[in-house]
Amino acid sequence: MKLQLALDLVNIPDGIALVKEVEQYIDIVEIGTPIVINEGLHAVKAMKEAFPNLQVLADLKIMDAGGYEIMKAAEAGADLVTVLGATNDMTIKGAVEEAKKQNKQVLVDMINVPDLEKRAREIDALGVDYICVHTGYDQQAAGQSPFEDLQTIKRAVKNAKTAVAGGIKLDTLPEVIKAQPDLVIVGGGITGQDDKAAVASEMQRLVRQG
Ligand SMILES: O=C(CO)[C@H](O)[C@H](O)COP(=O)(O)O
Repeated sequence: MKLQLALDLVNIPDGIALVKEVEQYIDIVEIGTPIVINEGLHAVKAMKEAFPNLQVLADLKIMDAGGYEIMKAAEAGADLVTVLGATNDMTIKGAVEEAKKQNKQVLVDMINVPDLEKRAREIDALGVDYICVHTGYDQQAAGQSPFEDLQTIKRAVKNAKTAVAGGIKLDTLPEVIKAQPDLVIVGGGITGQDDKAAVASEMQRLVRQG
């Protein structure tokens, strides 16, 4: 099981400073969608240059032109790129084909997919690397969490690895770990804490212990 730190509400220098505090406790650093909107793929390039030993995920939430957008993220140095599960199979296939060419990985974000189990089975057959359940910020504000959805995809997915994101904190991490995802994605649960290194270190301990 791996731990991914999601950076969403910071600029590039603040993001790099934040990762310096926790780099030894995380496996993957995510350049979140808001950063890509604000800064472009330069943020991915800057993070990879600053931390060549960490994997960098570009949270592009690709909805169309899968092959082209994966290619651009790969050029910037991304190791993993997100595609939306709500899009069509052609876009996902294009993304997977390009990612394989570039030796990169595709993580499919299932945010707002209505029939999660059915769509997870379909996407699992397309050769993606990860299928991720995700309760977005707007849904979190309405009191939702991704824990039941994680159990649903654990039943449905046979080939891809599974991932979970959306409001995970130190006190809810043990419940997440019980469902045995391959990747746990944490944003505010680390970035919003006073002692980020202490929280990330404890999260890494729990995740490694599985
Ligand atoms: O992709 C995202 C928002 O769209 C976030 O990166 C993801 O939800 C993790 O952040 P948090 O733990 O703060 O919810």
